[in-house]
Amino acid sequence: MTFVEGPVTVTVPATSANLGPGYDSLGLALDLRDELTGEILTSEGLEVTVEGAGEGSVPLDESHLVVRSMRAAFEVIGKQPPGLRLHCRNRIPHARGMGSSSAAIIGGLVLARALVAGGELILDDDTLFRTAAEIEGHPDNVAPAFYGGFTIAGEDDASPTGSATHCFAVRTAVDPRISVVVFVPVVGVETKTVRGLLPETVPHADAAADAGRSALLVAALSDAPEHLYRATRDFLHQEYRRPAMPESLALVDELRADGVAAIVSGAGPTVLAFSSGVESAETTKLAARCPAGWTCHSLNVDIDGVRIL
Ligand SMILES: Nc1ncnc2c1ncn2[C@@H]1O[C@H](COP(=O)(O)OP(=O)(O)O)[C@@H](O)[C@H]1O
Ligand SMILES: N[C@@H](CCOP(=O)(O)O)C(=O)O
Repeated sequence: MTFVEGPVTVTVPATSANLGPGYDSLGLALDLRDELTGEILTSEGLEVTVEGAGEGSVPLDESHLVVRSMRAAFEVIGKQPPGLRLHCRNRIPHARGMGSSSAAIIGGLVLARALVAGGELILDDDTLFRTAAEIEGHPDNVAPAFYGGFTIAGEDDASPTGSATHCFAVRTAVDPRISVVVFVPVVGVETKTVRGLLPETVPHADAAADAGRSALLVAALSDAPEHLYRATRDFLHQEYRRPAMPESLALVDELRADGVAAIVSGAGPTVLAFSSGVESAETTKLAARCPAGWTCHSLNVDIDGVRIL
């Protein structure tokens, strides 16, 4: 196998996981993209540059998440490059619940695969998705970042022979009328930290209610947006995370009190409200609810997932 000469660029979308009741399983790709350009160098060394989100804060060495993911792909393919140059143009805010880490992982894996001629013959899509889920630790963001649109993902049951757990992802329809408005707070929270706030077990009644709402959400997103408000009620994670993001939960409460289908995006603290059409009167009205100092984006659903330019 040989490396590709010259730079290769991939773009990868932001994602919103959970969407209310779909904890660790539902995810939606959004049209806000990071762009990664990689090039194989014939001499040894690693050159990483970052502009935008994470500039000045993410490491620029082997511990950089895109580089780690690229190394994982080269490992599976069985060929590490002599040297590597990577430039990241990041638009997805970090640690805000908009899937920046999944974008970095999927982007890195796809970029590395594209830098090896015939790389997809060894690292096929299924293996790539499973590798990404393993690095991220949960599959709900990596699925829409890779496939685009709305995805349902999860882990298969453990094999009786004790072989490695495998993840699955199914992409399903999204009504073209649906768009979102996201409200991004100034200060972020690390996903790992707020996963630690969740209890080991939940009441059976909560689990039952949540299962009903997440099933309804699949139908609502597919062609019944009038049910989105009811379908976005969560019973498994948002309330437990309130102490780490009280302003976000307060905004969710306020929006829901006015009948808006609002949720915490991913592990938070971004708040996402479902809407219909980015330029609509509804999104303009929603944008006016943005708390002072926060950033608001009106976004379409991304249907492409990761792309090689
Ligand atoms: N593009 C990136 N390049 C390097 N590191 C990244 C990138 N995106 C995310 N990370 C790492 O992942 C962390 C955020 O991941 P996480 O806490 O899962 O939040 P989220 O994925 O919701 O933005 C960042 O603080 C940074 O360490
Ligand atoms: N299901 C996860 C989703 C984390 O998404 P992120 O965008 O915040 O990384 C969780 O709720 O912990």
